[in-house]
Amino acid sequence: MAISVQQLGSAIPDFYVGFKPYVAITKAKVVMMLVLTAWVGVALAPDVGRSIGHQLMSLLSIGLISASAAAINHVVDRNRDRKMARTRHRPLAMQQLSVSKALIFAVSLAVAGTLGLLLFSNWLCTVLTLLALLGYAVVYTMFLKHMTPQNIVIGGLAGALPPLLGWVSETGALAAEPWLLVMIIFAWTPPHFWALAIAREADYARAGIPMLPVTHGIQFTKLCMVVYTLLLAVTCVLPYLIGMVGYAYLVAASILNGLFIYLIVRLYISHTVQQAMGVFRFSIWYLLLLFVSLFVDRALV
Ligand code: HEM
Ligand SMILES: CC(C)=CCC/C(C)=C/CC/C(C)=C/COP(=O)(O)OP(=O)(O)O
Repeated sequence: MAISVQQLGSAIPDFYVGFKPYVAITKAKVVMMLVLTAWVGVALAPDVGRSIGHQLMSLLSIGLISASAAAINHVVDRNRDRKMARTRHRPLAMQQLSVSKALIFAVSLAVAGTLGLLLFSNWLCTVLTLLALLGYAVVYTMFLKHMTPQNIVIGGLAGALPPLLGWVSETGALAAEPWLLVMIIFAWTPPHFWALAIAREADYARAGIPMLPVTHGIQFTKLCMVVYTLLLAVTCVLPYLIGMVGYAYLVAASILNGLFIYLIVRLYISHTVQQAMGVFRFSIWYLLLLFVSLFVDRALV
């Protein structure tokens, strides 16, 4: 059957409109950042002679499994998302996408990612990546998030794992070095998220989610952010101290940590929540630039 140009023209936007909710539930920007941190794990691992094709397929697979975890998070949280201004427009909260379609999509992503890792990487990387999926989609989303204000500290481990996943995708074995990068993201997560939670405290309180600003107040949360940011700055020096990276990284990390500490201390003493969203946005640039500096540093060696 012949398809006219007009029919084809109207089918493309229809296809795009139909696909948009699926893209939205993958938390694509977060997944891109996760893949970047995994890529740094690949770049810093010892050269074992793997092809670029295998490396890229491994990273794509880690991205697919992360996107699957994000999609499951949207399914599990759909009712709570409806109660929060920030999340009420999400496809599952708005019932633009059915639970069954979202689940089929999430399982397809996870299966594709698992096969990709088994084919192009190794079983240890596959198991660890699936554990990260379970850590985020099940342990954090289904339990911790609704049980304890330490939810994001403990659950943060899943999101911090990609540098280790990238390293293991290369070598097939665990090592101390990538754990330092995991520790950096682990210490970064509380100031990253609590900045947003301070700005959206009323939203979380309305949805009955026990985030730290809701249960322990904004000033105590800011104090915890100061502590984690100082811990983050110390952790950032460790890769340099063990000779894993060089001066270029150290200079970039020092500037970024100086700025982060300045912004967090300013937020702490301001007694307002106005600057919280600024800190949240900075935290994303911080992680992006820190991990890019690891690449640059490696390229200079
Ligand atoms: C338990 C750990 C984490 C929590 C609770 C958390 C929470 C959040 C929240 C609530 C947002 C706002 C999303 C929105 O506006 O709808 C966000 C944004 C973001 N997060 Fe996190 N995050 C965590 C870990 C991470 C990790 C490990 C990374 C990357 C390595 C990351 C990267 C990002 C990025 C890039 C954004 C901006 C997304 C955008 O602009 O669409 N987050 N995070
Ligand atoms: C395989 C692997 C590496 C898995 C990690 C998966 C992943 C997507 C981690 C990101 C963490 C994140 C965005 C948490 C926010 O969840 P939230 O429910 O608190 O935020 P929300 O209210 O915006 O949904």
